[in-house]
Amino acid sequence: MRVKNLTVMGSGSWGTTFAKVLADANPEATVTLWARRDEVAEEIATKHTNSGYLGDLTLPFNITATSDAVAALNGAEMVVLAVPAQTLREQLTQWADAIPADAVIVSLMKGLERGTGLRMTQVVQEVLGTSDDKLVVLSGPNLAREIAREEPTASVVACSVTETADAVAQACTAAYFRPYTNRDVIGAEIGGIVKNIIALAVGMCDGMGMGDNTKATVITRGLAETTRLAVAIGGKAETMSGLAGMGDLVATCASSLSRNYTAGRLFGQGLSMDQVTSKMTQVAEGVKSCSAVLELAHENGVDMPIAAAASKVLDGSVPVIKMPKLLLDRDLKSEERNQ
Ligand SMILES: NC(=O)C1=CN([C@@H]2O[C@H](COP(=O)(O)OP(=O)(O)OC[C@H]3O[C@@H](n4cnc5c(N)ncnc54)[C@H](O)[C@@H]3O)[C@@H](O)[C@H]2O)C=CC1
Ligand SMILES: O=C(CO)COP(=O)(O)O
Repeated sequence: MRVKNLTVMGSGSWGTTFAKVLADANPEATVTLWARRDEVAEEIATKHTNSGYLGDLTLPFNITATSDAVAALNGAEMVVLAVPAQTLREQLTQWADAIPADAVIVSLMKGLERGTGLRMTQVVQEVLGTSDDKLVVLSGPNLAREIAREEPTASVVACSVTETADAVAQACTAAYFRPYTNRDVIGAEIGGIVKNIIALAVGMCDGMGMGDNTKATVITRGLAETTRLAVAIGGKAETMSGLAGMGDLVATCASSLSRNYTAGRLFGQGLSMDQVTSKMTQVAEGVKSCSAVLELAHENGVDMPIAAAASKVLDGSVPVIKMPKLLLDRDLKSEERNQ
């Protein structure tokens, strides 16, 4: 995709880092970042830093920033969405008239809407009426800070229409960032949503002092329940073995850079929801998506014991110390046929 105007809505950790990827991939293009706060837009536009999220990292000079959403969206050929999942509907409703009708919409978000159980691309379709050929998900093992440092990373660009996926992949290929295409939008989104919840559960176990056997067990069985959900709602099992499934799950569950893993650790150390929330300055999507994921699973007859156990810790109905018992006191099952 030969693009001149790319816009990223959301100047947090990932929005800013992905703007850098786009700017590095398209040195001739202008990448416009929309920031909610005037001072963040001002800092990015004048100092080429976003110190609140990325320290002293200097951003490419073809990134510009504004807190005026209409100005940010003017003439955009590609609109990248990078706000917390639960705020997307409200934001999009405000932006709808300013989003060019022919723009490709790319979602970076890894949350499920509470109350509706909709994935982010479904929210986009409801609010903007975007057709499938213009709707893309980018998801994978993409810890923003590592990509900002230009450490080699791969990701998945998913769109049901191959040509669009190819074009977006082209537009975000940088020396340190390699996208693979996939037509499985549902699988790519579910992989990103559920791994946050599994990372919360792994963090809880780590916070309680458990070791690597426990971690490997929760990761592996977490992937099994993620796959069950993805397949039940129309995603592909193969996607779960790829970057947007296993890849992201491993990166998130292994990394202290992950906000979900970190929040889980704090719960594991016995902190309450209020105490954890007060320590978090960035979004940990799994905390809010967990109940919505369980509702979606229930509607589709899918068993998700790890997410269910994490949810009980999150809502305070079970003390974290009792979580392992919830996972172990279950009927024995065969590992075959992904039960
Ligand atoms: N940080 C990462 O490494 C990655 C994050 N993601 C996903 O990208 C999405 C965005 O994450 P981050 O940029 O990391 O989050 P963040 O917490 O760093 O930044 C969120 C951005 O949204 C803005 N925001 C906060 N509340 C808002 C509201 N009520 N209305 C509008 N804007 C609001 C903030 O000002 C900030 O600019 C999430 O869904 C996350 O799961 C995906 C891959 C990697
Ligand atoms: O999605 C991510 C890595 O791929 C980032 O994970 P956290 O949101 O838990 O930081």
